[in-house]
Amino acid sequence: MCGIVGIVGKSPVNQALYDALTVLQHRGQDAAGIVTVDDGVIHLRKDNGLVRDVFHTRHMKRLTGQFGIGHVRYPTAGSSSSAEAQPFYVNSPYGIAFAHNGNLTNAHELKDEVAKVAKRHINTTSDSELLLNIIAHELQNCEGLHLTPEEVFKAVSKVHLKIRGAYAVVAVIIGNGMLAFRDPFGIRPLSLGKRKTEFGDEYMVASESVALDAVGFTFIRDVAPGEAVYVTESGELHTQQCAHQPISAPCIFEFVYFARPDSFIDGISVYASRVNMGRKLGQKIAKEWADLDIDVVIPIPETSTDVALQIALELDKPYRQGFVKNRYIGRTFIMPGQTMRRKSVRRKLNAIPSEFKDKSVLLVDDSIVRGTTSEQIIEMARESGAKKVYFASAAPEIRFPNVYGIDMPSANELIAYGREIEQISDLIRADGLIFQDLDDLIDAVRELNPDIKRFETSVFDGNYITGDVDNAYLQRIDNMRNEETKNEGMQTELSNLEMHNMSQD
Ligand SMILES: O=P(O)(O)OC[C@H]1O[C@H](OP(=O)(O)OP(=O)(O)O)[C@H](O)[C@@H]1O
Ligand SMILES: NC(=O)CC[C@H](N)C(=O)O
Ligand SMILES: [Mg+2]
Repeated sequence: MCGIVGIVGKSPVNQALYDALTVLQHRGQDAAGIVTVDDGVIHLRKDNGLVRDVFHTRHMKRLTGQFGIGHVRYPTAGSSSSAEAQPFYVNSPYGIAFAHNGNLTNAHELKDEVAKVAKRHINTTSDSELLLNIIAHELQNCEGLHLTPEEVFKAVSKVHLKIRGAYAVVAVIIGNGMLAFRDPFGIRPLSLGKRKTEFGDEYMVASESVALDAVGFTFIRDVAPGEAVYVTESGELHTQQCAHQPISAPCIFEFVYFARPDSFIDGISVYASRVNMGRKLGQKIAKEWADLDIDVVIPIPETSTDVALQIALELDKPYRQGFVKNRYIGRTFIMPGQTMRRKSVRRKLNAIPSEFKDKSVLLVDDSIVRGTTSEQIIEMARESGAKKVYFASAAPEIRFPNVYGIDMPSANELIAYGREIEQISDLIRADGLIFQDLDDLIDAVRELNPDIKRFETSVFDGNYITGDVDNAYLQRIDNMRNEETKNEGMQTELSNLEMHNMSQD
């Protein structure tokens, strides 16, 4: 998952973009970038690393202008090379910088078309660079030097017809304005906010509403699936639905794991949805494990804490923080390689033995994906003297790859793939393992906004909402992105062809 942000302000936006990216850091830890526009000139700084490491004072000073966008990256296509850090830039038409959260499922076909029809060269393997060039090609057809909102929306409508997959995007178009839009299923989130100033209204879009809160913008609403938002450089807001048949189907994994609990996505509090997940799973545990001797409920920090507390309340058992999280280690699941992920679990979490000694513990996590965390955590609980270790997952078994912006390209790497619950339990060496039912997960989220009729749930049921994901595609992403390919260093380091003005020190 990546995080995107864009602001059209009335005063310099560099600090607000930086601050917004720091609260979106949980969506991508690999690379970060900011583009600002000042008097028709683009300033870019991007590199691999966390926000705090990529931007130093000297970079911030150079990011002048009242208008800009930012990105934190968690790669799902291409390589981890800094050349694929975002925003991307093309100089024609107008000069456009662009950031994307999501993943295109027809990138392979589009690459050919972009080369042959649009005569545009794509130098990286990033689907985002491709998407930028498709937008640029559509805008190229507009007449005049100044884009009208109608022209911009027409271009977005054409883009929707060409591309498939998940995308929430933001772009700055020099001399014109900021454009943001969301795919017709609204798989990836995007919210819109506003701040009143004495010089007029400022507008902001961000992947999560928490970014608006953090920099003092008021949440207006979610950008609707298929909708585009265009804010002119002078600060006029225009919005329009640009998809033919938009259907709201937000990714349910945002609620399970990705988003921060203090965000609202499509009218749903992420926190409240996790409390509901805890309630549903707690009820299932009470019913199916009525005879179990659970002494204490312990979360696996950090995402599962809200779920675990609610399970403890349902079961009427004590809730204890038996693991301490090292606040300087990021999220392990979104780290780029399995070796790093494995090592990081023990660096990140440490047990408090007194909470485990001679007790039957119920460990709770939001999800089990590769099993990296659960296996090691159960071992730690046993080393700390636990008598029995039961394990509960707030999400159902994950058996299918994700193709919409979560880097799980290979079914074979998923611990639940081709396995029954008992086999998974044996592998992670639990004394008992229980998963949330998919219907309960959906209800837990949906009851907070019944207007949403369905969610993107493919990792659990293999039902890919865009309807274009077949075995050939799954095989291709598996070959390109599985751990073995990554370890063999098949993904080449690319050189950055973009503006070098600020990518160096
Ligand atoms: O089965 P796995 O492949 O290990 O993946 C699942 C784990 O990864 C995530 O934690 P992460 O450390 O990324 O972040 P968190 O601190 O937000 O829980 C998630 O919360 C699970 O704990
Ligand atoms: N997780 C994401 O949103 C990834 C965006 C884009 N596909 C990339 O790999 O850079
Ligand atoms: Mg976790």
